[in-house]
Amino acid sequence: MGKFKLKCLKCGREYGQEYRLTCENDDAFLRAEYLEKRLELRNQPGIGRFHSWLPVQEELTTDAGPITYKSEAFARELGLSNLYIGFSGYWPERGAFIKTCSFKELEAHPTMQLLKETGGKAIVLASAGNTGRAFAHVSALTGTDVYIVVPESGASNLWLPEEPTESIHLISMSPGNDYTDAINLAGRIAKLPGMIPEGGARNIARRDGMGTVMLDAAVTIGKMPDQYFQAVGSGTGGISVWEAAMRLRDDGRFGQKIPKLQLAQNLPFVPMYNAWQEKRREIIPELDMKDAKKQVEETYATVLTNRTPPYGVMGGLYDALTDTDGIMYAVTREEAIEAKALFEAIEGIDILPPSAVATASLLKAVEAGNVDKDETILLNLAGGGYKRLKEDYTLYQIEPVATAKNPDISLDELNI
Ligand SMILES: Cc1ncc(COP(=O)(O)O)c(C=O)c1O
Repeated sequence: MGKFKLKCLKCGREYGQEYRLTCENDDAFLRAEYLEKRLELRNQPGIGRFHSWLPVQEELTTDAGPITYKSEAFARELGLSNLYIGFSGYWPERGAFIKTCSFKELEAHPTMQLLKETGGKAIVLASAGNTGRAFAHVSALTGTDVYIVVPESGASNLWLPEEPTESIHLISMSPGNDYTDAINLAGRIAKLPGMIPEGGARNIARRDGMGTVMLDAAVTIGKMPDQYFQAVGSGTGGISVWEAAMRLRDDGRFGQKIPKLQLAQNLPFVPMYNAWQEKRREIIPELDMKDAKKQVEETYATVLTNRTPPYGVMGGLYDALTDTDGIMYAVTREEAIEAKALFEAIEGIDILPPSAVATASLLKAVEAGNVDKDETILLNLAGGGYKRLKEDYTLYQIEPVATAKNPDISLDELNI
């Protein structure tokens, strides 16, 4: 018997269990509808616990998964009484074993499993760093081929906690190309025979994998949080927790109120923040990201720089913000660095730049009165524990098999 079906959010057309990114009638998102309406936790160490709402048949056995804990010291510093930290990274003392140090691994495990279960052999994706590392790691574990296109600024992020395998094909781009150029090149490679495009936010395995951060929080706290904080680049994480919250609401045991999304971008590159200030569904490039490439170069948290985020699409971030009466923040580099230092000193674990941006947005929210002191708040620290990981593991750099001068390069010339 089937475990889930896919449904188009616009026309309602239904599809079976396949690796499908788009509806044949329109461009709205597809969403998975699971047969199990109640979350039944499985006896697995990581993300596989949430098998009820992952679009895979076989339970995932990896120990990588999200963790949630109640903050004491940092919460006290902020004057909050119910602050929970969702941590995706490596922190064995707290039971966190994501060895590529970001929530992108929560996307990679179910995606690669769905690919395998639907007969796919090779997957193609673009990455600013963390996503590529996560998929490369799962490729090293499973032997499934992955083709990763990364801008030069992200190449140093492509390390692994094990020796890279031949199933990993890294294509680096020359300086001057950004994440969006990588997306464009990956889109062309994905059209080659035998290649499956990973799909970004359109990939339901990716969204529902990330949604486990909300599931873990609800199970740990006993209800959904009131407020949800995260830094966004494409916004996939925000969309994912919104969808997970709707499933929790329908389950009935975790409250009926969907958490308010409080999301942050990093100045100077803040297109979704700008559009949301005016409650606009469309991002207008000349207004919202003027001199985008220059802005991207100046951004501290580089993984938050996506020039074509799934913001206006039906089922995308604009809808998630609208539905939850959400708030967006624009955080400066200095605010992020200051928040990172404060958090690390108090909580005792290192966090990645996007998590620093999320932390800074919480500080801003407290100052602006956008949260009440006793509300239940979930701060999603989507990446961290890199320094901690280096104490336990040797890290290996992935070497590119090819370098692309630009996104329009001849694929014959690339020779991959
Ligand atoms: C640690 C971390 N946080 C946040 C983000 C932003 O996620 P998204 O692009 O899904 O909005 C990323 C993206 O790579 C990330 O690696």
